[in-house]
Amino acid sequence: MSGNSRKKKVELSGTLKQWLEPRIRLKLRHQKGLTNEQARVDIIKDTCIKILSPLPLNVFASAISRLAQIDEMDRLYLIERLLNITPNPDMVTGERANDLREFLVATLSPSNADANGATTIEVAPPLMDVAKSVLQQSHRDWIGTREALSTFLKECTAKFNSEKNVYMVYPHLSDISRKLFLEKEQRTGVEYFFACIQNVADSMGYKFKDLIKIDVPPREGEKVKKLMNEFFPKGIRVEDDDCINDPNNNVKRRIRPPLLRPRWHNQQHMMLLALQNSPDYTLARGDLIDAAISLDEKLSAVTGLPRCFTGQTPRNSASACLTTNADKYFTVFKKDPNSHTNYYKLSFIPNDLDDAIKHYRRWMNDIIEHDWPLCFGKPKKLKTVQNSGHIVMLSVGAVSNPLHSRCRRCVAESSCDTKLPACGKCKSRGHLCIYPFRAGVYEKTERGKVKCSTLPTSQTNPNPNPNPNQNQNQNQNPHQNPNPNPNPNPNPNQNQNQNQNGVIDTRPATATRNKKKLQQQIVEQQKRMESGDPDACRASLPDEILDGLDLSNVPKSLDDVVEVRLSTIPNAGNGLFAKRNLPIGTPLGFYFGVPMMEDEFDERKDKVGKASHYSMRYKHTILDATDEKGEPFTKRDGPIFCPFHFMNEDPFGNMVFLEGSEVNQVICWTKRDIKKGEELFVYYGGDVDREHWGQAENSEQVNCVGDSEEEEIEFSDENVTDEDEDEESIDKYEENSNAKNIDGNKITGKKRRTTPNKNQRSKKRTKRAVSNKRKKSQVIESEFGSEESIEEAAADDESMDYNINMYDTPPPPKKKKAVKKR
Ligand SMILES: C[S@@+](CC[C@H](N)C(=O)[O-])C[C@H]1O[C@@H](n2cnc3c(N)ncnc32)[C@H](O)[C@@H]1O
Repeated sequence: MSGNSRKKKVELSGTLKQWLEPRIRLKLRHQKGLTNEQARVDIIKDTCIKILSPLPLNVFASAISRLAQIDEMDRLYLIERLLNITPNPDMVTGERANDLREFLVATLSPSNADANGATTIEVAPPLMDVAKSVLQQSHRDWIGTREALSTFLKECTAKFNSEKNVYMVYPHLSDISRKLFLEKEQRTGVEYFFACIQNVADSMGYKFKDLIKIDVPPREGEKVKKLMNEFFPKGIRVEDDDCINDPNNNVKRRIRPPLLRPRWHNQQHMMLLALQNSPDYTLARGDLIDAAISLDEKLSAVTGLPRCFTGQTPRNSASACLTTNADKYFTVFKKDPNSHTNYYKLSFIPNDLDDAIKHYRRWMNDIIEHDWPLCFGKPKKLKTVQNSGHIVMLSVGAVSNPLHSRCRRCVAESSCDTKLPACGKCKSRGHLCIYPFRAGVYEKTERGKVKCSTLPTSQTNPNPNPNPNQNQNQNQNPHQNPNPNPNPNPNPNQNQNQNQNGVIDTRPATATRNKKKLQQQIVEQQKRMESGDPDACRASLPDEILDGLDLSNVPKSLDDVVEVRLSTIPNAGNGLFAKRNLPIGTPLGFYFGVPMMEDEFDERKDKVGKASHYSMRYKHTILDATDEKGEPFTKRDGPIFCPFHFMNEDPFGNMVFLEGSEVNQVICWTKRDIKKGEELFVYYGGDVDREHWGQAENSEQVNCVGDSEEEEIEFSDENVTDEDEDEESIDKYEENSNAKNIDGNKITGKKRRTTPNKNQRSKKRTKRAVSNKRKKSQVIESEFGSEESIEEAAADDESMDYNINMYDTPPPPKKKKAVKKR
């Protein structure tokens, strides 16, 4: 969006003023330093993006691009017209949203460019669908990607070429290279986006190369070719052939239609279903393969869907799926050490609250102990950094993507451990996990076995022994629950001291050789951290770095970090707020939920209380965050309290859900530096029904901190119109601007209006019917008999990489909702 500063003061009409002003106030409060005018421009842009975002990418991009070109008066006029359609264009869904969309598209239609002889990118129509699905489902860098992409496409003009049946995108390359290629972050976003498209396109049965084709005219020469080659991911190359006028260009391209498959219809899921229906969720490898194949055959016969295990040897493809175990849903083990038979077990116990709590506490404990010191610690002066001369078997070198960080408590899989036998204790050669910050060593014991242990820091070892060979080491085995204590121990020193077991450090003389290199790394790392480089790769930090950090202000529990109170979003209920400054890239915690299969959730919880509002989809499971009555766990003295359940949604939020390395682990990660007092927002994902949100009745207050049973519960049936509500809630917020912790506060709210979404229900019924083996076959038949229902489910198809999603289908209407009152 062009941020042209205009001196002229703009007169706003009454309606416009009424709509804009509270939003401007909110915006200014969140983004200090903005002028009124900038806030206004942003609000208009955000509103248009919200309205247009469900559209195919090309339409979206050209409309947004056009929006950037029109002047402020025209933008305001645009909003005025939107306000004629509905009083709250930024909140509307359903039919009226379509009206808004149509109006915007018509008004912001792309101008025809004279593109003769220009570089063109041909984008086949299906690419837009793929792109849309990527944009809707990708959570990792959704915003960055979308912004980068719109920066890119903003500089292009798109036109549909009916002869070729492609969209012609004319990029204005000089602008792009100035605006995009020079900005590394954005560029990464676009590359990532195209990489996603490539994956998704492949999984949908398209050939990516058929979807997009670049044509650089000869006069643009090598420079442009190089630029385009750099820009697009592998697989898209500007070939020499494309530089000349290829007569085949005029031939209508045939694009394979996508395979229509429901989300659950894949090999991993078949395996999961087979295991789920077995005693103890366990089967021998051969039996599991047989069970999954037979399930696949049955479902295929009933639904007409293609088989998941294909080819002449389906057993081989099933076997490969088990070996890959890409989603880590299975744990392999041997019942009898002397037998060759491998057994497979589900990596989690479905629908088991205690088990889920146990995992959650362990993960939280690890984050607080291992990650927070490095995230929140402040660099000390360099001279205080000590190197005690230990070997650090790190795969040094940036691992900037936290998802690919490797555990430092065991040696990274891809490094030196391949030469070593498995750890004598944990039987592992190392594993991936989200706790990348611990340096670890393997050492050979006298018996030739290998032990993994963490390096001591100067804190854990106040009198460091200058002779590393006589250094005592701690033994910490992540696989044997390093700290079974359910209360996270915020003091790493304490914990480590407890774990000392007197294992002798037998690290050889290579320590001295590594010392210099290590010191260099530490200095470089420190410099990057001091310069505020957000990409300073924490993953490569050895323990010694801890010595260079001032850890006095490191939080000790979630209570030091976040608090729950009334959200700044009108009628959204409670929200989560930062209690202190939070640095970018910090894992704050996990979204707690009891994992269960989707059909199980649909059967037990779907219509129960608010279960659908708080549950989250994780790959093949649903994480259910509510008790048996469908009430969220909001009580301190309840079985579990997870403050991240209170995080509200904003697609441009400051938090992101990331997959952890363990199954069902959803990390709540800061996407940027967050200031104390800011509300934390996250994007819930594409598959969420938001229809009932933001309505007057939705601002119900839930007790969470320090609630007691004695408190009086009252019901409120106030009715406030949408328009009143907006102003009113913002004013209410302003009154409370020293927003208090809800602890001890009297806040009232309104009843939530809930309307079940029929479409979504029928979709879920369809999925449930197939995935639930226990159900009778005629049910499956009736649900999957029609092609329509299969297509409906297919519309839900997701790339497995991007499906952490809030699983939000409104529960059936309830008569009254409790509202806290003192
Ligand atoms: C996971 S809960 C978030 C916590 C919730 N606000 C509360 O007080 O319990 C999700 C629910 O919060 C509300 N919500 C979240 N984001 C919202 C938004 N941007 N606007 C309105 N309501 C929102 C919706 O009712 C949604 O079903």
